[in-house]
Parts: sequence; C-alpha cells; structure tokens
Amino acid sequence: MLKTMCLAQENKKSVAIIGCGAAGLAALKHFTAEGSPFTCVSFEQTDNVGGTWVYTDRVGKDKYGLPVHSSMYKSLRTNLPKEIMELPGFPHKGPEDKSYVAANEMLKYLEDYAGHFDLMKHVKFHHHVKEISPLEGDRWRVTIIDLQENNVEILEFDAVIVCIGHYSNPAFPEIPGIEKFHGIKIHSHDYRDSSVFKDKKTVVIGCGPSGLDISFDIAKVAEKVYLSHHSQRVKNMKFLSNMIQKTDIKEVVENGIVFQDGSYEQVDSILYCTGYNYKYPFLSPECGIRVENNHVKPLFKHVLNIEHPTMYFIGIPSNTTGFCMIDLQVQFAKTFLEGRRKLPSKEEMIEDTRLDVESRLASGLRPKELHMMGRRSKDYYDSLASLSGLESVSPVVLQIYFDGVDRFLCDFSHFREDKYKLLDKDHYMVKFPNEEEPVMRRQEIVSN
Ligand SMILES: Cc1cc2nc3c(=O)[nH]c(=O)nc-3n(C[C@H](O)[C@H](O)[C@H](O)COP(=O)(O)OP(=O)(O)OC[C@H]3O[C@@H](n4cnc5c(N)ncnc54)[C@H](O)[C@@H]3O)c2cc1C
Repeated sequence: MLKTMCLAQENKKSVAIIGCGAAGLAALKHFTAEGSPFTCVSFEQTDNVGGTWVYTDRVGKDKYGLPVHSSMYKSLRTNLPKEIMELPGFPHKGPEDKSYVAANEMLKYLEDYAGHFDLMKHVKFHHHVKEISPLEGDRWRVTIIDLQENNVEILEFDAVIVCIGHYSNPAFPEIPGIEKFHGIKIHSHDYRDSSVFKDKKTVVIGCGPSGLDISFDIAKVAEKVYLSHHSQRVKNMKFLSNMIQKTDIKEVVENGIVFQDGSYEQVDSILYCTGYNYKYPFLSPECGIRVENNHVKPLFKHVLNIEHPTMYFIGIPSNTTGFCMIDLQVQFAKTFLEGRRKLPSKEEMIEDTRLDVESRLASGLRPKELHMMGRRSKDYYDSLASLSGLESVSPVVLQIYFDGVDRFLCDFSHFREDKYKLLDKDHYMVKFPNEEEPVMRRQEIVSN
C-alpha cells in the first residue's frame, strides 16, 4: 500500500524522524514549534519515548521480535550531572539534592519534556522503519512496519532525521580461544543486574564508562573482578579491594584467561564492555551512507549526509555533552532545511570532512574513534553554531562535563555525591561530599 504524505495544501515540508529517544524528542520539539514550515512524524519501534532510558528485563528480542534496543541496567545512575543533561528550554525538575540521577528519573524527564511540548501526538509508536531510499529531488521513500497490525506502509517525505542512538549494537573484539570458554559470556548490552555474578570470579573487558560502572556494580557481590584494559586514564583510580586491574587478554582457555603479561586467572564469567557499533540497517545503498571501521560517512560535521543533504543524523558524536549537542544539531538541521542559511558546496563539505578526519587521526585518535569529541567539543559546537547562525553550547556546560569526568576518574566511588548548580554561562557551584561549603568554579575552556 503506498501512502504519500500529502501536505501540499499546507505548503509545508514533510519530515520523518526515525526514533523517539532524547534526539527524536528534541527534533520533534523544534520541527513542530509554532510557525514551523514543517510537518513531522516520528516513527518509534517501541511503545515508549525515551530510548536508552527505558529499562527492560528483556534481553535478545523485544515483544515484537526485534533486537532489544535499550542497554539500560537496574542500578544505573547517570555519569553526568543532570544539570548538563537537560534539553535546552526545559530544566530538570528532578531531585533538588542530587545531580546524578537514576535512569527512571531521566526517563521521567524525557516524558515530561514530551508532555510539556505536546509531542506525543506526533509519535507513531510500534512503527519500525524498515527501509529508506532516496527519490528524485532529494526526497525520501520510507517503508514502515506497524508492528502491532503487521501492516507495511510506504510514505514519502521531503527530509529524514535519523535519531536511532548508537548504544544498541554490541561490538565484540576477536579474542583467541574464546570458543573454548565454558563459563558465562555476556555483553554490557545484555547486562541487567549483578545477581549472576554473586560470589563469582569475573573478567570485565574494557574500562570505558560502562566497563567501570558495571565492574563496581559487580564487585559489590562478586568474589573477584578482573578489569582487563589498556587505558592510561584509570591508572590512579581507587578501586574496591576485590577489583584487580589486568592487561589486555592474550588468550582464553577452558576455565580462565591468560593475559598479555603472562599471568593466568581462573574465571567463571566474561563480561564484554567493549562498546557498540554504529548501524543503519534500514538505509538502502542508494542513500550513500557507509559505516567503515565504526566511522559513519560521508557526513558533514558528523550530522549531514553529504550525498543527499536532506538527511540528517542526530547524536552520532560521543564523549561529549550529549543532550546540548543533540539540541544544537537539530537546530542546525532545521536551519538548513528551512533554507535560512545556504550549505557549503558539496566539494567544500567533502574537503572540510577530509581535513577533520586528518586532524583527528593526527591527534592520536584511532580510525574507529573518529566520532569522539572530548576536548574538541567546543570547536565542534562553535562550528555548528557559526555555520547556522545559532548560539553555541554554553562554555560552563562543557566545563562541568570535563570537571565531572575528572572527578569520575579520580574518585569513582563518590563522584555521584557531588552536587552542581549552574550560575551563568561562565560560572557554576559544586558541593563535594567531604566539604562543608560549595565552591564556585569558572569555565576555562579553550579551543583545541
Ligand atoms: C547504559 C547507558 C548509560 C548512559 N548514560 C549516559 C549518561 O549518564 N549521560 C549521557 O549524557 N548519556 C548517557 N548515555 C548515552 C545516551 O544514549 C544518550 O544520553 C541519549 O539518551 C541518546 O539518545 P538518542 O535519542 O540519540 O538515542 P536512543 O535513546 O537510543 O533512542 C533511539 C530510539 O530510536 C528507536 N529506533 C531505533 N531504530 C529504529 C527503527 N528502525 N525504527 C523506529 N525506531 C527506531 C529506538 O527504539 C529508540 O527509542 C548512556 C547510554 C547507555 C547505553
């Protein structure tokens, strides 16, 4: 059945928003704001808004037979203070006395956001986007399955905003001998709570935010947690007494692990905290988007499909203040789709992207890390802002981000007791658990 979004009488452009987590909601808010020249629909394959923040006990397949999207676990509290996990224009009303909140409080925030801006009426729940392919004139054909009715719809749109997140497709490194291991093997995507690790010896592979958080969670009940990694960042971290740092794995044998330094440990389970892969299975090859070594390309400013500039991707960069970035990227997309600003030529966008990749590689990032922002966040936000004539992310937000990451690395067991308050675009207050009075801090962010 072919249905076309026929909006001619309204003289509005039609926009398909794929996914309705934080990014999809921010896109809906901006693209449906009063006076907007767009009409939008968000297709969400689950029955909720909130994406990542919707906890489920399920692993493997969801009730519609699709791979479970969310990687949320029971004990999770945010690793950034809620004060910088706000979508602009809607402050957190969460607990006054804490900055680091539980997943259900983040979900409540996003549901309240949807309610406040009256966004639910634009969301088609249990609608899975199966295929997107380009049409003449950079328009789009979108094939959607209504998972409840088992109906297929084919709709046409003027623009597509992809908001599907990138923490759902587990990445597994190749490990010699892994097939011989008899114990439990799971990825953090399927981690829900620590109960199966009680009194067990576990090796956790990787020490990014999930690896650290889950290791500490398991260590409360496990006999031993071996944290296998090659990161310099956690060298001075204070671990619990049953957490032991190890080098990378050399090989797995039946009941244990041989590490690169030659040591051997018997373990009952292996937990992969080895990250996620970007994946867009619904994009037909004609969309022109490829993922090579976890690098999504060709994207201008990590957001715009250079081959078809009516397709935007929101939320791709990592290691940065996600919520503010999402909002800025959405407004960037809206500015160009509205025609308020003119995009650089295709050749200029290709050259800009080439230089960006070159300088990232030169700065020591590995090819699979090309969407990591870290200290480049300010330059990235400023470039989005100056191209589109928007306001950049407030420097104090970035300062809190970097200071929060430092605290996380120094004192993992207590950093979530810190309480932040933004004062203005340059200043914030922070109260540490071991100090009587809050201290005032000033932003010192410089470009890289
Ligand atoms: C365990 C964990 C902890 C995190 N903690 C933090 C934190 O403390 N601070 C922070 O800033 N960030 C954190 N993040 C990152 C988090 O993912 C982002 O903050 C943010 O919520 C991403 O929003 P999103 O909308 O881009 O993606 P998501 O929240 O993943 O939402 C994507 C939506 O798209 C839908 N979808 C996907 N494919 C399709 C399809 N084909 N058709 C229709 N719908 C589709 C999904 O069902 C989902 O609802 C964490 C991530 C994880 C996994």
